[in-house]
Amino acid sequence: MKRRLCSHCGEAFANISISRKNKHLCRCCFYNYLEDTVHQTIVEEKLFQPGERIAIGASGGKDSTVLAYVLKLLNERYEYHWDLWLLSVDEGIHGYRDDSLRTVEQNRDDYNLPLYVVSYSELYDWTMDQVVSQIGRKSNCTFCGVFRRQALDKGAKKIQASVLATGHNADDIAETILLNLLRGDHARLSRSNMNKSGMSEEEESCCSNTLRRVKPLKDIYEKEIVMYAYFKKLKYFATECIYAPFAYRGHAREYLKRLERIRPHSISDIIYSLSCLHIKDAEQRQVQQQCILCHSISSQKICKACQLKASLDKGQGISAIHR
Ligand SMILES: Nc1ncnc2c1ncn2[C@@H]1O[C@H](COP(=O)(O)OP(=O)(O)OP(=O)(O)O)[C@@H](O)[C@H]1O
Repeated sequence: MKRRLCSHCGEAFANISISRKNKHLCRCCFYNYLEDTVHQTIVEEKLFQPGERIAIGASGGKDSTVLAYVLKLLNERYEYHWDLWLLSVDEGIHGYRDDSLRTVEQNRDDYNLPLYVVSYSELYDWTMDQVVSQIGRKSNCTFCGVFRRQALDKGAKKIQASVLATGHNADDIAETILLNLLRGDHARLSRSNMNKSGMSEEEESCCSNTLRRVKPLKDIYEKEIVMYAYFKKLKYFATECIYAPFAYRGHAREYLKRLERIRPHSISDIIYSLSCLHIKDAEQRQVQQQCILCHSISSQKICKACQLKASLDKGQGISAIHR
């Protein structure tokens, strides 16, 4: 079969096609494309200030590994003097997170970045293995998601980072939009593609220690991240969480992958559709405040993590999900 030339430089053979952009790129032009796209997101959406401390949510997976690599590269290329840290959450999942943390430690050494680890056992007195032994394998992702979000906040505050960057990519965002649509969760739907905290200026000043959350890979597809990591020979941990196959999110992911195979614009179109929607009552969402128990940002007096922990402590974890 005749090989195509790169549609950008026209000199080398193409190694990857970016179907939604109708481009076929060689390795070198693909590296530039991905790095420039991430840089453009950072600049256009003003994600970071020069010199600030940035916590990178590092799970050892492909997304956060590529994120750490690209942020370090852009930092050096544009001399932003960002103070980059790797921040990992140890959920206490034996045979999964303990192995992926080894990969993060490897990244710490390879990229010469400091690493800080927070664990569920130290924050909540519960590991995910213990949570699953109480509530079973169904719905345990609800606990893990709530705890992780807060653990990342607490870890970032501990290292005095002003912003938390996570490796969420375009596929993840489209998947979340789809999931919130399927669940009829209009409040979350309106926040599905938000970069930054999503709070009003008044709320941000009331919660003075608010951490900004950003997604610099939001315009990059999962396939592109995998190819970038593969071409660059980055070391990442590829195994899925042992409890994930039971999550409802998995069905949305599979559906989206099927749609994208049939029509390679599906992911970007879902994200675009959300940006065009006016979601009724979205403005009437609850005002953010500080949890009276742990002082985390919350829409209720007692935050979701404290509520879930209390239900586990009482041995009533399952009923907490139904509530
Ligand atoms: N245990 C963790 N510690 C630190 N950050 C995490 C952890 N789990 C998830 N994150 C952050 O949240 C992002 C999205 O997490 P998700 O669970 O969707 O994993 P993913 O899409 O497989 O990403 P990755 O390939 O980086 O694991 C990750 O890219 C990472 O930045």
